[in-house]
Amino acid sequence: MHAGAPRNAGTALDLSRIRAQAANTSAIERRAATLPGRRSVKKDWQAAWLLKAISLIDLTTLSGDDTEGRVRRLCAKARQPVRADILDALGVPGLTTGAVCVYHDMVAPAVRALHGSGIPVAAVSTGFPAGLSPFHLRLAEIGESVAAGASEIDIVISRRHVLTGDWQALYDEMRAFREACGQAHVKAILATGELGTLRNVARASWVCMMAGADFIKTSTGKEGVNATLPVSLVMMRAIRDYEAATGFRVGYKPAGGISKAKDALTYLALVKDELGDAWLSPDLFRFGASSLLGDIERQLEHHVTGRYSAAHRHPQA
Ligand SMILES: O=C[C@H](O)COP(=O)(O)O
Repeated sequence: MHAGAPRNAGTALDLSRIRAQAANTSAIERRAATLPGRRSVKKDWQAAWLLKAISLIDLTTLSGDDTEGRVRRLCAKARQPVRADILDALGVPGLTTGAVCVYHDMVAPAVRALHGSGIPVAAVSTGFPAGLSPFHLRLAEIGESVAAGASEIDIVISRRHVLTGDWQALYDEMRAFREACGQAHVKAILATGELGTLRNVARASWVCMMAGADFIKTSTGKEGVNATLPVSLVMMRAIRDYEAATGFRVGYKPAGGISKAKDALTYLALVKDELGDAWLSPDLFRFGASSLLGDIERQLEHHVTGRYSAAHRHPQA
């Protein structure tokens, strides 16, 4: 991640800036509602954009019934996300997903299965998804996942720190998580569906960035509401403002419920509009998704062959 670019080192906690964050909910919702219909990604370029989307997926399995076999199949999919003849026809033989994302116990099998591919393994950590296990165990969990070979750690924040406005506690927690990650890059999951307001989303985004998050991520995929376009607008604008204030570029990861190719195109158009082309890279943008790849593969197959195949022909794992 961030090849060549400096990591976000964070800043001191600036409470006046946190408190100054506002979010005009109705304006944000109006803008978000116009996005899906827009043709920012032209038809002829859709295949190229879908290939780009694949390179930005954290291909994910986070289920209580995950097995090594499922994770091995997922990793094979990460190495070769689309049928070889389709990729050859599109002229991108070596395409892979951005990463594979799993629970701690599946890190070592994933690292083995991805050996030599250069594809990073991300672990969800810190008592995922609720983040309510003892703090020292959450820190230890990060250390164990890094030791097992995860080079990216997706942490969950304590939602109560946001809901009670305890920004210092959130900052200290995030700093400690970042430190426990060492060289591994850290994505801060805000669980936006549980934060109550878009203003809280903006404030939590800022606190996590000030505390050194490499990425901010919407959701675990387990909340009642996961990634949405309004939340994405708020988080992307926080990232843009943070870069303007500090010079550090923080990545963005919408996650949970993004399963259709057309939704991925909407997100990419939004990234381009709000953050610019620099963010259209795995260093600065990922989709957290378990079933998006299957739909993209189906659309690419249609693009190349003129035919759709049944969804069950594109299993994820
Ligand atoms: O971070 C990834 C999410 O857990 C995936 O959610 P999803 O299964 O709705 O795609």
